[in-house]
Amino acid sequence: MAQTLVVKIGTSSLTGGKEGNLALATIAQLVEVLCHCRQRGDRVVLVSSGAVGVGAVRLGLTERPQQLAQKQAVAAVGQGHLMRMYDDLFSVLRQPIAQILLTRQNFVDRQSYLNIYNTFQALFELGVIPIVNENDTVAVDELKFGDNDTLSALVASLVEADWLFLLTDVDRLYSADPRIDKTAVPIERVVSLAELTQTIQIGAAGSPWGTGGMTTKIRAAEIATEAGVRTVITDGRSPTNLLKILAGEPLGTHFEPRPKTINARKRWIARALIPKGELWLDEGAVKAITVGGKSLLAAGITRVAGEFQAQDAVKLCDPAGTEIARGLVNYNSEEIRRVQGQQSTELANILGYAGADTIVHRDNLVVTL
Ligand SMILES: Nc1ncnc2c1ncn2[C@@H]1O[C@H](COP(=O)(O)OP(=O)(O)O)[C@@H](O)[C@H]1O
Ligand SMILES: N[C@@H](CCC(=O)OP(=O)(O)O)C(=O)O
Repeated sequence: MAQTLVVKIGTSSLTGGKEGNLALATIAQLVEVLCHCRQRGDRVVLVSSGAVGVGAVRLGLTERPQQLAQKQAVAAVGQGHLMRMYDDLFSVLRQPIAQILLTRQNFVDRQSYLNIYNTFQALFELGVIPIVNENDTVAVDELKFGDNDTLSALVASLVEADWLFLLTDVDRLYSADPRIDKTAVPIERVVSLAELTQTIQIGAAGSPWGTGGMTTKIRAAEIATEAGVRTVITDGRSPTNLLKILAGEPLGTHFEPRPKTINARKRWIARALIPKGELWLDEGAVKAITVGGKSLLAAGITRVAGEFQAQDAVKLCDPAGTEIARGLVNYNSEEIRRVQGQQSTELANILGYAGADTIVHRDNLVVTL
């Protein structure tokens, strides 16, 4: 049966050697594998890093640029170069590709989020392989994914993929960074991410060009598996592994998909939006939301942190400050400070106008525990 595959390849797999030149053989093999999947009917998205790394090599830089403006300039050089190479290789196999450059803001804005969804669907129907990267040249620091692991997970959730492959320069996740700890134990299957993060050590990026190391890959696995996407971390230097994994071979680290309990809009609220503040709740409100599936009322709010507007996303926290849910607020932060702890019947009196009875309606509320 045709499946939807999102494949993310990191800079560490795209480049090789001391000079950081493009790993042509690896990339060519990946192109062949993706074309093969496409030809048998799968929908394929490639999320490719490398704009900064490739741009730096093109410009003869020996280190990853640190300043934002420099990174943006170098990415602008590298992205074009990268796409030219992909187009050349995919064209040999007569496979059309498309470039999709996204920013964090594109995911926050509901209309543009839906537009991106429609564009992906149209490209799939045309038989095109979209190649996605962050639009590094325009993204500002506060509104950056910063790493393509997270971007690829949000894309996988958006297109409701069956698989997300995170191709990197290690064959799988280990109990500790295998470059540093030679006793590190390989992990083949992850059912509970909460248990995993308590038992393993996650080190930084393996190469000076990689960005997030395993931390961002595990966060990506969390977003994707919650959306019902099976996620696999595997070695990018052997792209044929992808086909072997799809055929059932036990390669890489598999993160089991969780049952899809929330709809696409709620996934957008929980993962694509950036929370602008926090509402701390008393025990009664926590129970009403997590067990009772109820809306959040003003009476259960004990503290309001941050400044935000009505319809912004906020975190809902238990009395210890731990996030338990996210939701869209019906009032701004200043109004909620005035009504916190009060009965809903008092809201209109206090605020001077009749608004919603709830602070966060259950249709706009997602438990994230
Ligand atoms: N627990 C771990 N298991 C495996 N690799 C780890 C772990 N902790 C840190 N790493 C490092 O993460 C690196 C991969 O991340 P990164 O360099 O960001 O790659 P990419 O460019 O593919 O995103 C590996 O080379 C490895 O050294
Ligand atoms: N958008 C950046 C990618 C950042 C990134 O996530 O890199 P990597 O850790 O190598 O996947 C670029 O194209 O250089």
